[in-house]
Amino acid sequence: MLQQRAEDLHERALIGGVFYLLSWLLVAGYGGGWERHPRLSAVLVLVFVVLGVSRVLLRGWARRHPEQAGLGMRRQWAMLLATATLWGGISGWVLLDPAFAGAHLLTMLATSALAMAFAQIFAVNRRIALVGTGVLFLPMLSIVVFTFGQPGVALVLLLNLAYLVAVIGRSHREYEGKLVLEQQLREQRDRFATLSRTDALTGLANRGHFQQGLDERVAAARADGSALSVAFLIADLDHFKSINDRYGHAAGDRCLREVAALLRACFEECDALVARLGGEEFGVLLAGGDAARIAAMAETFRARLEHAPIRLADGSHFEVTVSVGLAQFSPGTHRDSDALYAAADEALYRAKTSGRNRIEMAA
Ligand SMILES: Nc1nc2c(ncn2[C@@H]2O[C@H](COP(=O)(O)OP(=O)(O)OP(=O)(O)O)[C@@H](O)[C@H]2O)c(=O)[nH]1
Repeated sequence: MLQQRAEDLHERALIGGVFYLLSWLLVAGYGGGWERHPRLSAVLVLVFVVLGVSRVLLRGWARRHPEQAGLGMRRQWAMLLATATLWGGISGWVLLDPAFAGAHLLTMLATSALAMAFAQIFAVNRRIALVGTGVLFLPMLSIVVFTFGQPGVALVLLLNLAYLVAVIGRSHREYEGKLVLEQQLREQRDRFATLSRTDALTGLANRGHFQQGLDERVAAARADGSALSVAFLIADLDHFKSINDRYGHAAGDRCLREVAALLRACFEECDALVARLGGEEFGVLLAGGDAARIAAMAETFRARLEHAPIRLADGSHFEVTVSVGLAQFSPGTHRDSDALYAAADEALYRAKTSGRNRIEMAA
């Protein structure tokens, strides 16, 4: 949220400096400033250029240092307030100096326009917008009220000021609303992204996400066969249909969730991708070439499941066993991820046909 605010502020501050510079060039030109105060006029041009360029440079710095969003924002606000204060001072000087009479109307119009822009654009921070608008507008207003003695103009300016305050309030609320909405959209997008990768029953990765991981890891292993190795195991519960038939579908679901939790516990320390591939079939994708260690982990899983009965709410329980097919990626043997999948599947088939509740390695 802070970074978003910082980005918005730097974006909004980007071109405003040009208008201060143009306003001063017009006021100095039409008010004879260049003839009477050539040096000061030139210095003011230089200061507005420096302030305007600094805004742009600050935006670049903020992009390179997103971790310092708060500092970047403070600097940008300081720059903006310095510019507004400078213009407030210039407008006071010009309006009080009769020699600038030819540029008085122009100064008032420019000041009103700059104050309106400040109020609208920088209402992202209500307090600073009020201060900035105030330092821009109040010198002109007080001179018109106390020096010019033009009650009609003063009244219009007062109305203008009230309008600016209302604009700041409204723009601020709109901006905050927009930020909240954007945040909600981001959260929703992340939630949908997670859901699209997750199996609803077990909370494991789903088949689509698993397949993507398998494709990527096999491609990486093919590209750099010596550094990376991929092991893939398929675990399929034995006679799961009979569990559903005997204890009911809800008990079957509970069993699937417990198997998922056990799989996660057995493989969590090795950065494995654990997924439910469908029905009562699970997949585990592991990095690492130590086949014996991976087989030992699979054996631990198999044995723990065998000795951990699934307990039901009514106090009854049942045992479930698992058959596992394990395949180790080898660039010479497996053309792609489908070939590795087929190898693990073939090993699983052997585990099933040779009695179940066992682990078979692919040839
Ligand atoms: N409770 C529950 N059952 C499911 C779910 N998905 C699939 N099944 C059931 O899983 C069973 C799978 O049966 P089979 O493919 O015959 O496999 P099996 O009975 O485990 O036999 P083997 O794999 O040969 O040992 C079917 O009865 C499906 O209805 C699920 O999400 N929840």
